[in-house]
Amino acid sequence: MTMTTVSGEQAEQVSSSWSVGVEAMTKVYPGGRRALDGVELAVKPGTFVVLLGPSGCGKTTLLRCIAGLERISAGRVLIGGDEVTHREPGDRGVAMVFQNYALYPTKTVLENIEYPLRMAKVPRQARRQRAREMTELLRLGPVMGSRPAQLSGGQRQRVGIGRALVREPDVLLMDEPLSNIDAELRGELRAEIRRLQRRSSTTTFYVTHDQAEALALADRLVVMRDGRIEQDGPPEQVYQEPATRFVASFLGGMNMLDLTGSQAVLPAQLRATLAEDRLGWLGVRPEDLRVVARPEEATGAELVLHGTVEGNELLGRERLMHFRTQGDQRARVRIHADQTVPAQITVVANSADLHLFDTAGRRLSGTLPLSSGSR
Ligand SMILES: Nc1ncnc2c1ncn2[C@@H]1O[C@H](COP(=O)(O)OP(=O)(O)OP(=O)(O)O)[C@@H](O)[C@H]1O
Repeated sequence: MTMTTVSGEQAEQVSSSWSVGVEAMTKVYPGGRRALDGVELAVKPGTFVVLLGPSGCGKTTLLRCIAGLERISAGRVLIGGDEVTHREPGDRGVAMVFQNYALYPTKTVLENIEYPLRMAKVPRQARRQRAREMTELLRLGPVMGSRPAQLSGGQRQRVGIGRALVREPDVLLMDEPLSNIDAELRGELRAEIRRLQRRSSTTTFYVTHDQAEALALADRLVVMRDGRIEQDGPPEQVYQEPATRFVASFLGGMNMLDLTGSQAVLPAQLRATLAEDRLGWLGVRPEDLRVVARPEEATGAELVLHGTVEGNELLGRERLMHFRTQGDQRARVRIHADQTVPAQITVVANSADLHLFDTAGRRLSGTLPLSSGSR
């Protein structure tokens, strides 16, 4: 191992080139619930970070701790290179958008957006202009003079976003800002948030438990579980090379076949090259499996599963078929919605699309000789 000595000055440069630094952050709530457990993050300016994970994994807590709305039990928070661990929320250069953003009911859209600037004592002329620009940017021009009660849910949420952005914060924190908005508008607002963020280059943290939203928005995807970071990387990488069995199942619902009892399901070539005692799980995505009409057609395929169909879900153009393998394991395959399949099916996959995990659920990387270089 090579060691590099970093002088104090260099270390300073490294940390000040981050926009947000979270060091060994732990949060234990009164009563003993450990919501965060040693979280580490260093985020470059302008990055759109998505925090993804199941309910209760600590996403909101992490956001509130960065904002200073919760005191942390251990660790440090740095913003723009400065330690802000003990600073008040208002002195951290962060703005937060919540699920239900409270707007002033008696103020117009323009006045709502202008309000934070008024609080910050920005001169009247300048703050009017900035609020107007923000209103236009968010396509709220036509309703500028309306009051919140006259707006749709999506418009109200945009006013909330405008109010957070108008102060030009260094860091924008968003906690499931679109979860109360219907699907169609959500897609539109999602694109708008991304457009605004790119334009302003504001470092953004966005909490969601919606995997499609996470993949659509993230420059960097942080998957959390039980107060810890399970995987952190570009969304493509997290999707294509899930570091753990948990991430693989959570993001995209990968099938997981238990290999601890029998490894007969594995392609012989692969089985021969792996240390069998470490093998725990074989993962394959429903969209990487194909149904073959007759078992003979499976000859030469690298993974072959025979199973009994148990049910199906229509997804739109596609259908998710649930089946049970001969080894009595559950799996799903995606087919075209119009495709008909028999009750007894044979499904196949290429070895490039197989993911292996050890008995502890960690990815066995570099051990897929048949797929090297393809991922
Ligand atoms: N004020 C609090 N006091 C005690 N426990 C809390 C408090 N806030 C959150 N928790 C607990 O801490 C854990 C993490 O909660 P948090 O809200 O951060 O999760 P989350 O990932 O944002 O979940 P969700 O997606 O459901 O909002 C949960 O077990 C939760 O019950």
